[in-house]
Amino acid sequence: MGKRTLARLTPQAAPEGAPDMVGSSSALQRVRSLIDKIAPTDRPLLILGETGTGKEVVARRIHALSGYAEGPFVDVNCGAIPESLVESELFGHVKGAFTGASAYRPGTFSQATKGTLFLDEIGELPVALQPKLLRVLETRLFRPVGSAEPLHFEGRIIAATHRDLRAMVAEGSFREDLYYRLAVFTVELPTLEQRRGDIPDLVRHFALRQPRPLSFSPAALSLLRQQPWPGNIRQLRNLIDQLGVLAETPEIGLAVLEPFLAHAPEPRLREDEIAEALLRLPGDDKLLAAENLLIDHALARCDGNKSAAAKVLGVSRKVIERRLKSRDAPLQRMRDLLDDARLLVDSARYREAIVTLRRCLKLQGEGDGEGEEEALLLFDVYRLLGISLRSVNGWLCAEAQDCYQAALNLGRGDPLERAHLQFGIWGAQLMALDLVKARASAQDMIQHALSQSLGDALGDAYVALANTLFWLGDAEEALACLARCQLLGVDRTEERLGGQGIDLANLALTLEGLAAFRLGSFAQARKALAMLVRRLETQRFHAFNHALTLQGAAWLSCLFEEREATGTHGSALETLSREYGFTFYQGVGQIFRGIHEGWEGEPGVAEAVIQEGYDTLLVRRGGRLFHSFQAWHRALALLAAGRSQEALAAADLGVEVAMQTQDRAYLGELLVVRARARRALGEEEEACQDLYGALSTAQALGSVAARVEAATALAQVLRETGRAAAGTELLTRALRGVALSEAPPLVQRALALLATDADH
Ligand SMILES: Nc1ncnc2c1ncn2[C@@H]1O[C@H](COP(=O)(O)OP(=O)(O)OP(=O)(O)O)[C@@H](O)[C@H]1O
Repeated sequence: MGKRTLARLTPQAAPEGAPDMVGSSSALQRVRSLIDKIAPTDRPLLILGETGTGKEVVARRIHALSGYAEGPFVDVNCGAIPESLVESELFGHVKGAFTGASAYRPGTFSQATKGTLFLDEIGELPVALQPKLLRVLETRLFRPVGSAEPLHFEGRIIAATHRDLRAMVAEGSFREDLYYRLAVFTVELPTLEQRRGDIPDLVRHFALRQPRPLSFSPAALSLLRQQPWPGNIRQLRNLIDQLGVLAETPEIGLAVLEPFLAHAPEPRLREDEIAEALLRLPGDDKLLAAENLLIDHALARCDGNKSAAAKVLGVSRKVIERRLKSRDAPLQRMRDLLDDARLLVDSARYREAIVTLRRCLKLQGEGDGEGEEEALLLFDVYRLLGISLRSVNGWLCAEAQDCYQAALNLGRGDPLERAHLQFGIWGAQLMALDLVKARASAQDMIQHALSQSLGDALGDAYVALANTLFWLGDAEEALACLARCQLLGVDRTEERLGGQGIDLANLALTLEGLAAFRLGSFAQARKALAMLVRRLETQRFHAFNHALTLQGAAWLSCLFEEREATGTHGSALETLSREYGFTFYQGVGQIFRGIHEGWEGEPGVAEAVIQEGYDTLLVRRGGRLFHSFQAWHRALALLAAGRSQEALAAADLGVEVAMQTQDRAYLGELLVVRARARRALGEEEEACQDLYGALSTAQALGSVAARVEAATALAQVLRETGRAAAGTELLTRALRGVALSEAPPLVQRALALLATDADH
């Protein structure tokens, strides 16, 4: 929105004034449904998306649908105000506050009172002003420049940016606390290329708004669908506007369209864009970084020939040699900094370590980057930076992953340290639900541990593989993995710390319980649960291991529908994780607390709690694991709340994600709940198909639990449609071989249905 400079006022925008959001792609539908949910709240909101994707449209729509619609929509572009004026522009100033302040002037916060303040290009907000905005978000108070009296802000803040704010947080140019305050809800807009299916509708929409309405031939529409759209919807709209004025005829076929595409300006890099990109180079000294980049690039283009590179750069060969030589001196400095960083990491002062290690990396950019010693130093720099970043930003911190990978790519380092790095990479892949990569990483870890005879790392590796296989739906192989590292049937006192300091014994008990439950070995699963609970009561674990153990206890209690225990363990997990900053596990705990709320008769609350736990705690950190599990329980809660259409949507999305990611852990259960939602909506036939699908999926995956669930639901349908005998037979077959001792309620429900069949 470089088009605006200062704030603009729109006096009112009633709901009917909500701007059009054309498009029916699933990506846009998701955005729309998110908007509908978020709009009525008064919480801040962050809209992310490339230029021209419709961030302002979304902001206006949210305003129009919100409780603030009667108030003004004030739109301010933080990037377009000179830095020295931003504060008075936002907060206003009193008379005499500075030279030229001849009268009181209200700022945009005052103008937007009882309305919506849209802070566009929030990434450009000067660092010095960020604490002031944070203060408004925390206290709702702000002070005009030169005034001692705080004023109250009664509106809602919506921020937007095309920048990667999380990267800005990581590099320190955007405050983390402000980021989390703004991003209470985040709407991420797809690019036009991610929703090409919407192009024909958008074209028609803009075509009708021309002075002489245009019509497009199917071939022209198809060509438009194939174009690159770096400027997104704005670029498309501009093209249609041009056609509206300049095309010879309003019937737009290929012949009319093509010349306009050919004349579309080539996307060229402007100087300010080049400069912006250079300013994002790592390190403090951007001038030096830019110079190094140019020299390295010229050398790479000339296959390392210095004379040729000098020619490309328009300097003498001597200049290049001098600059390259001056990069050697940093090696000693790098050693010194690395020593400092080691001490900082050892004393858990990770934030300071990050700063020191980044300085090291900057020096590396100045060395010639080839010597063996430098490579060894770099291995440690990347390794320690990865560890520090992960400790501050969580497991899924993308930059930490890049550091681990960079260290591994150097092909150096101690084997045990390399094993640790592999484990870090695997953990992040698993949490991001990148199961195929996670399986390959776990297999690499086993290989590496075996070839280097690393005992501790081997335990980690097998548990990692068992964990991945569980999510891939292979419960049997997961148990075999645990057996291979002697971690099956762990008893009360057994201890097994892996190379990462993770308590493998408790993790193995959790996995054993889950896999056994899936395979219908309910007694084994119950024993694992009981053991986890006893260990929680009798052993003292490090906080992280305590969290992992609580997770296992809550999860297994949930499968056995032990209501009280699910709530207790879930809440304990949530509290502990909040205290220690294990955001991901806090989200997991919240999901179990939500499930418990549902059982307590509050399904609407349950759904909201589960969704918030997943969306804001797991997903915010980049995690996607547990998608199928939470989708299954959200859909169940929605069904219980009588919101069948939403239940269907939640289950549908769950199935879609499960299919995409090969997360088959709860696929059968998801198909069953989807079928139940369809039945509630009267879609009997589709429901039946889903149930047969669920049954065969469960059978293919060897999931006894899902098989019994599916067969029970199907028997119910058959009974209600006059085919009770077929239902009885199907259910009897599904229950064949299922051990009844310690069986969970889902089996009891199947038996109860059979018993009523027998009565009939
Ligand atoms: N879903 C939509 N349906 C119809 N028109 C749209 C839609 N989304 C965006 N537009 C139109 O595309 C143009 C760009 O939208 P908008 O200004 O909201 O984008 P933006 O992401 O805020 O861009 P920038 O970051 O460059 O400021 C506007 O003309 C807007 O009306």
